[in-house]
Amino acid sequence: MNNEINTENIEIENNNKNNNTDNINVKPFVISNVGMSLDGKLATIENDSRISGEDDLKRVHKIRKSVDGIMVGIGTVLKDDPRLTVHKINAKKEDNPIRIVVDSNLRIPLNARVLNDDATTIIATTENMGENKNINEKIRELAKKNIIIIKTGIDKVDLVKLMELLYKKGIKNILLEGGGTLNWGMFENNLVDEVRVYIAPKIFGGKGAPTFVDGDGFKTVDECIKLALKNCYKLDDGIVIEYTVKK
Ligand SMILES: NC(=O)C1=CN([C@@H]2O[C@H](COP(=O)(O)OP(=O)(O)OC[C@H]3O[C@@H](n4cnc5c(N)ncnc54)[C@H](O)[C@@H]3O)[C@@H](O)[C@H]2O)C=CC1
Ligand SMILES: Nc1nc(O)c(N)c(N[C@@H]2O[C@H](COP(=O)(O)O)[C@@H](O)[C@H]2O)n1
Repeated sequence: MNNEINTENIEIENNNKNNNTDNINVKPFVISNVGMSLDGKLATIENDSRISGEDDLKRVHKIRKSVDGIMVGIGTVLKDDPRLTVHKINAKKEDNPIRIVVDSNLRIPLNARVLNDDATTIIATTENMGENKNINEKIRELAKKNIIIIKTGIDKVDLVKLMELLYKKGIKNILLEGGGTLNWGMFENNLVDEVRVYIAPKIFGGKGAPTFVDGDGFKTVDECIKLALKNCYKLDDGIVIEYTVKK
């Protein structure tokens, strides 16, 4: 029996071969939003991320309804299994933004809720995505679910290129919903335009607990991302702060 899977007819956008430099620097407007504890954690050491109250979740879902795309890292999909749809306020299926999962090694489980048919889903992956023998089978299953797969970068998703490609696809604004690793990648590459945080009056502690922005971090204060305060107000039992990123 021939177990080889023919993936030739499945269209994967490979942008590593595309050297077209048109539209460079034209990218979606990116809003980074999180709910965090006062000590900056997105979840506890045991991954309990129930931080926002009902009103804050409604605030987030209003943003979801207003944007073209919503983006998370695969770490968040594996830990939270989010739907990434508008479901805390009144909404129709057409109100759901396009879901974008940044997943360098195509680790996404085929039963992930983000792959359901409530909205279009794009998976951003890499040239060297997953080396395991079942990868072609997975691509075929994803294609059956009409999932759009985009390759940018060799080992790690090239976020700068990804933003340009998404813009070209008509995604003019994106809600970035974490987690800490992807947030770092986006801030490191200066791809975030606005920050909105809900801060709960709670302290989680824990060196290993995910924070708003993880990754390597900037070495000096001179290099770091600078913000300008736009708005702040009380919500639930916490506070919402909105900033513009200084460019
Ligand atoms: N309280 C909140 O508002 C939120 C909390 N969370 C929490 O955050 C945690 C998940 O965060 P993380 O584990 O850090 O995962 P993550 O969601 O940030 O995903 C990280 C993954 O993204 C992929 N990636 C591909 N290319 C990348 C690039 N160029 N730069 C950065 N990442 C790239 C990598 O495979 C990496 O492992 C969970 O505990 C979740 O509950 C997540 C979102 C919101
Ligand atoms: N804003 C905010 N506050 C919290 O307390 C959170 N835990 C999160 N998490 C984000 O929301 C996703 C869940 O989405 P669905 O309700 O399943 O659509 C989760 O994965 C995080 O991205 N956000």
